[in-house]
Amino acid sequence: MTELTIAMPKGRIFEEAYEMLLEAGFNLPEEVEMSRKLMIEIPEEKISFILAKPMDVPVYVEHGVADIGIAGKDVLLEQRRTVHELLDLKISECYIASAGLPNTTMSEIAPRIATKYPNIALKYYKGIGEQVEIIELNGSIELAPMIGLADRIVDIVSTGRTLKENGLVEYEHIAEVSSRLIANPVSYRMKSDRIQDLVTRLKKCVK
Ligand SMILES: Nc1ncnc2c1ncn2[C@@H]1O[C@H](COP(=O)(O)OP(=O)(O)OP(=O)(O)O)[C@@H](O)[C@H]1O
Ligand SMILES: O=P(O)(O)OC[C@H]1O[C@H](OP(=O)(O)OP(=O)(O)O)[C@H](O)[C@@H]1O
Repeated sequence: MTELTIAMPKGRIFEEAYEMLLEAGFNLPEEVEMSRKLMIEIPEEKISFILAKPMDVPVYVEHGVADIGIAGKDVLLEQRRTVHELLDLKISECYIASAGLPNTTMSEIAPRIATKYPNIALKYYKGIGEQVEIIELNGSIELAPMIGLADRIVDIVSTGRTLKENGLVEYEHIAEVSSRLIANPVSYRMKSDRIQDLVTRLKKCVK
């Protein structure tokens, strides 16, 4: 059996993805003790997991240090890396939306958009004919309209609780997001049997 290296985000996606792998019949420990270890090896299955930041998963896969990755569609849309998207796992579902203070219109000249998704935001506003200035932030994006840093934010919405608790309303629904199984194009050819087996087994567990 050939070795398979899988890059996974450490946070939300990990638990759901791990659960799916267990359900797909992979011989993994039922519980993974979340330590500070960034690499988990499962010799019985010849699988190694690399635990990464969500935005870094496609980087590992594109460079081939991971054969397979699990990444949010938000990350894939933002980065456009050379990887194959093999399967929609339909986990960690959410969406990307624009939001702002209620009953406000955007400034007529170069409205400011705060986001951690500059490419998605630029493409969206270009598509609707708006020339915007992007203000890139790394988190707590919802602060930006409240403190006068931006007219709108472009961010992930899941339950809508963060928007609500910060007095913001949603304006435009931009893209649906769920986690995808991705592969390095060379690994996909060289390890096709193993990767195909993984896809077939996971496909049966997609809800
Ligand atoms: N409410 C949510 N907020 C953020 N990401 C979400 C949410 N719901 C689902 N996701 C998905 O989960 C991914 C984030 O995964 P994860 O939880 O591992 O990261 P995080 O811990 O939020 O990120 P970071 O390490 O950058 O703080 C996103 O790319 C997105 O696809
Ligand atoms: O609709 P909700 O269920 O409230 O979820 C959406 C929030 O969750 C994410 O933030 P995260 O918790 O990742 O923190 P961050 O501010 O560091 O990005 C996202 O950026 C929103 O702020």
